[in-house]
Amino acid sequence: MTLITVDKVSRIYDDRQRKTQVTALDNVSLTVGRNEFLCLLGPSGCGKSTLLNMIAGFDMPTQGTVNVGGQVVQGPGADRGVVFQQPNLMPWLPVWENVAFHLKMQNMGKALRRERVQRFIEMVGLKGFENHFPSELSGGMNQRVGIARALLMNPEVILMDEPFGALDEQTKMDMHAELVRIWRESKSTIVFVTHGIDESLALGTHVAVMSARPGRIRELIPIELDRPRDPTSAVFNDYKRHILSLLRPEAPRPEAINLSHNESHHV
Ligand SMILES: Nc1ncnc2c1ncn2[C@@H]1O[C@H](COP(=O)(O)OP(=O)(O)OP(=O)(O)O)[C@@H](O)[C@H]1O
Repeated sequence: MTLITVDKVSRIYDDRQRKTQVTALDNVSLTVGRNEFLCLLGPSGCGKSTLLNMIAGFDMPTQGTVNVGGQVVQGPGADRGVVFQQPNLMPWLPVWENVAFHLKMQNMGKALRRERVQRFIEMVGLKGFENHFPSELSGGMNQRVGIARALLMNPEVILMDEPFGALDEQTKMDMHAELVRIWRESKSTIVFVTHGIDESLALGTHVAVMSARPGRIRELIPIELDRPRDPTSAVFNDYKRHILSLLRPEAPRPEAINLSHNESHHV
């Protein structure tokens, strides 16, 4: 069942300094089904964050509409939780209070807040660190706090903008496994921005490959790989070659990409 519909969306920014306009997105259409894990993949500046921000309701299309759960997006909402590259934690608050941030905004009492956050702290693997401060945690742990904070509101959609971009490779791989587990457990729908091909293939049920200037979707690829995914497997590398050929259309296309078992949609 479709949960998110991006319908013929364009976003043109005024570049006032250069007295020109920047077409960040050009006529982008995309659907995301309930419980899917969509990775938006593309080079720097292709409009990934712009698209994510419009689903989040932080920005509005110049043309076209974004619809989530049957409602046209007109601003941020509790149905959409956002995780940024930097978790933006409050350094003076312990882990559990950072996770409980939205509950405090709703004037929920301290005892109830403390009780409500525990499940989410455990879900992201931070049991035992409830009273630590952000400065006492690693980058990966801080990012888990940001994920728990987004999950707490039980959003239908989790929007993630390069959340693991600042992490080392090993921590990133651990976080991928965690995130897949969380996605399955919380039965949520995830839209995840990345410029990492391996990351998109480790995570997504679908990968939307975007092209730069103006930002368009080149192809929406369903990823039919068993989990846990093996980045050294032949079929993983078939997908990788195919994505590379889309990102570098000028490079010779690989002769034999065995994607015959996949249905690829051009959007
Ligand atoms: N507020 C703005 N004003 C003017 N131009 C903007 C604005 N926001 C984005 N842009 C331009 O729109 C294009 C797309 O930007 P966006 O941040 O969405 O790309 P991105 O794919 O997320 O890049 P990155 O991977 O580097 O974060 C870029 O050319 C950028 O310069």
